[in-house]
Amino acid sequence: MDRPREIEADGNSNPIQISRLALDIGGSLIKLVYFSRDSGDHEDPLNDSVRISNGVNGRLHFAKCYQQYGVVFFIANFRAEFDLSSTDSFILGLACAYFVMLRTLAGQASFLELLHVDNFLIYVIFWPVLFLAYKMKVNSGFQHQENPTNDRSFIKATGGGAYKFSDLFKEKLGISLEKEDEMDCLVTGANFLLKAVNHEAFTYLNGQKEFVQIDHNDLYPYLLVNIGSGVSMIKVDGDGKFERVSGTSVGGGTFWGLGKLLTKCQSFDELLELSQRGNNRVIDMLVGDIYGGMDYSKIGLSSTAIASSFGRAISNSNELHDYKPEDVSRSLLRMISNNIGQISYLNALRFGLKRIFFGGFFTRGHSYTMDTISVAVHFWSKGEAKAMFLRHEGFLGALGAFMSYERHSLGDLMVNQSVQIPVDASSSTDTNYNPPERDLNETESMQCSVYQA
Ligand SMILES: Nc1ncnc2c1ncn2[C@@H]1O[C@H](COP(=O)(O)OP(=O)(O)O)[C@@H](O)[C@H]1O
Ligand SMILES: CC(C)(COP(=O)(O)O)[C@@H](O)C(=O)NCCC(=O)O
Repeated sequence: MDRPREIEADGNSNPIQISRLALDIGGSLIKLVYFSRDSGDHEDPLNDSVRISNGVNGRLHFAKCYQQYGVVFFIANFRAEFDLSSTDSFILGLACAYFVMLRTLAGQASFLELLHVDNFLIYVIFWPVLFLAYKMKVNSGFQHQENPTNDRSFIKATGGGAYKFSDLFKEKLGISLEKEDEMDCLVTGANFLLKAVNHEAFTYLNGQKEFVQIDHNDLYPYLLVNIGSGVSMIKVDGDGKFERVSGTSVGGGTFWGLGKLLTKCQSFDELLELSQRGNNRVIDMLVGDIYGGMDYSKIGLSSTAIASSFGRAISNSNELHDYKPEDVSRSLLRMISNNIGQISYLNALRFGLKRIFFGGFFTRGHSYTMDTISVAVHFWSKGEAKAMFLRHEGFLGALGAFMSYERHSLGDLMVNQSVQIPVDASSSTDTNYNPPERDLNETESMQCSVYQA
């Protein structure tokens, strides 16, 4: 069997060798997972456990790209990593500023049409992908194919965009997207993280984050709820054994879309930030509003429970501008999180599942979102079912697509199953241990090994 190409060093002193890249092009965001070989100079002493004799050591990187401002984000993140000179960055930065300015001034197409909008946009939106693909080609040398029928200029991709942009990638960028089924990838990614990464899953209730030790022999069955633009609910019974049992169109896209319309927010982060300062009682109709301040204890509803989300807005002559965007955002977040928590619980109940893992970028490690989902699951299941969250929540699909290289074409490869996110060794068994506070939703990497089976 051929040695995987990424094992062949390129012989120059390139600090980062991107050898493999997978994409999840979703309804809202593009997620990337890629592997870079270690140069060997900066080994992490905390991660000796991941090194194996015949392995290729390196880092698994996680990154996401906002479709709109992807380029700016990636330049900021990759400048140091790829050793871009300041002139390169300046030129790229100018190009971005130009693009953003055009979009803003032109209010979309008219100017852009003059610039052949399809070419322009595809290069701008997928610039990070192009850049990584280029690095990957240089490092593995696979742009010089002697046998053109043996086309290895491909990237594993999942999500709707793998279909939507397939021709565009091929035509404009010369890269084939090898499509992997989205549900398959979500499950593969979740199983991998749950088994291989310490401190991956945690519960979040009443502001308390508690890491869960996963017993590999007692992981299945579980319900995986992926909250992306929409929501998929998947009953997972083992590796590759799963069934998508339900879904709802009221998901992350709904929060972001409705929130944008109602609050005029310009970014998802801004909307989340607003929700933190808001008070949903201003807009939501509570049980107490209907029952004269009293609980409806006979059916287990306290006076402070929400009887009708946004229901207060009907009972006075207020217009949208009379409400604070903070309060609107808070009500919306609560309504959507509650609803997802409740539907998740009902599906867990349907199949007798006690554990529900939530993935997808909607949660964004945001405490109020996680708390609301947890409370909903706790309330409806009377404490029987448990909501758990994943640190790499938004990367399940991309990770699954990445792992599918193992099964196909580039040789039999496996990712070491004992990846550890670097933590202080003294606290590694403490379930209350909080890894250093950083935004795991931006770029992150973990030490790992890839080896030939
Ligand atoms: N920076 C962001 N920009 C837009 N949406 C975001 C952002 N961060 C989190 N989200 C939320 O995550 C959702 C997308 O989640 P994701 O798992 O990436 O799904 P998809 O695969 O459909 O893109 C969005 O609809 C939004 O609710
Ligand atoms: C179609 C999708 C699988 C696409 O995944 P996404 O990009 O939202 O992560 C998802 O949006 C979904 O499951 N929507 C819910 C559709 C339904 O069951 O009603």
